[in-house]
Amino acid sequence: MITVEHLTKRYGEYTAVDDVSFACKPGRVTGFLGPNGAGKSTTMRIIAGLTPATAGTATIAGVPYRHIPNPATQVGVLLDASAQHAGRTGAEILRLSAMTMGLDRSRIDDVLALVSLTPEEAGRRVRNYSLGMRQRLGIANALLGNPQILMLDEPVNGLDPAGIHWMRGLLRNYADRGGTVLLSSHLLHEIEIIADDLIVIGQGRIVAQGTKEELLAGSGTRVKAVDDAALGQALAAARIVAHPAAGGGFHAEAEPAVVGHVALDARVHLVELRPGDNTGLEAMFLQLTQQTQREQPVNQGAFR
Ligand SMILES: Nc1ncnc2c1ncn2[C@@H]1O[C@H](COP(=O)(O)OP(=O)(O)OP(=O)(O)O)[C@@H](O)[C@H]1O
Repeated sequence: MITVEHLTKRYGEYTAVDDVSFACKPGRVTGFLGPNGAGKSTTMRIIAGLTPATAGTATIAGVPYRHIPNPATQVGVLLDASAQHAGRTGAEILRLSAMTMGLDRSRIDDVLALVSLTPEEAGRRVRNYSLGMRQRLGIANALLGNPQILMLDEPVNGLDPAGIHWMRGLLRNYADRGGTVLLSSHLLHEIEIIADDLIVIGQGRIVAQGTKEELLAGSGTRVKAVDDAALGQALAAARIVAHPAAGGGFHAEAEPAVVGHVALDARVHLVELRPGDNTGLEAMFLQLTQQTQREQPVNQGAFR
């Protein structure tokens, strides 16, 4: 279990992490989502004992990372897949880690097989690895000590669709066997598929957290009518915020049952009524981080 309580990190006047609290539970994959610069890496670096917190605590099974004896056998960490020594081969990197942890060399073959790196690939120098291969090597390194907890910063970065599918299977299996997984990403769709629990962060602050089902329950409704204008009026009269959707109809900010009821009362003939799953987490993510997004809505006029 990873427990973060009232964690704050300031760099001079700048607050990178602002009173952040969450817990990652065994058997669950927790997704840590946020736009660039939101504070994900900083939080993970504090958990891994690499950056001191200004205030608050981060513990693993109740103990700060730096106080865990042989920590890599308790927590597997991948913070920056490109940080590995480029002149060494993948196998050399794993051998060094195994020696540091006091592990049997046979474990190296096990983890290489787990991440689907062939012996030939493991024999190549890391400078010749693709980004996806570096991620796989980083995950192999994190898994080497057979830890109960995995913490991965942007692990799907650089993986192709097959690689993402593989990663999903690996993490699911790991959590199903009782492991705790914390992974960060700004790739919303991948997190939506992989994670059980979600923590959404923007400008250092948590803006939402809960199970994926809880958070997606608020993802609104896709609704379309024979007469969209009449539907729009009915929704407006019921004070339901509705955005015109591509292909006609609306994305309404209310549950399908509520939207359906409004349409029925107004005798509007619907042709589509379903949870807003198309936009899913992305709509929630954009909505929740609206105030904290670096990007402002594009002003179309700027391109004319
Ligand atoms: N050593 C440092 N000194 C000053 N500011 C820092 C330092 N490290 C991080 N920051 C700032 O803290 C903020 C959070 O950075 P962080 O890397 O944690 O974000 P992130 O959510 O991981 O972003 P990304 O998705 O882009 O990796 C950023 O504004 C960053 O510039």
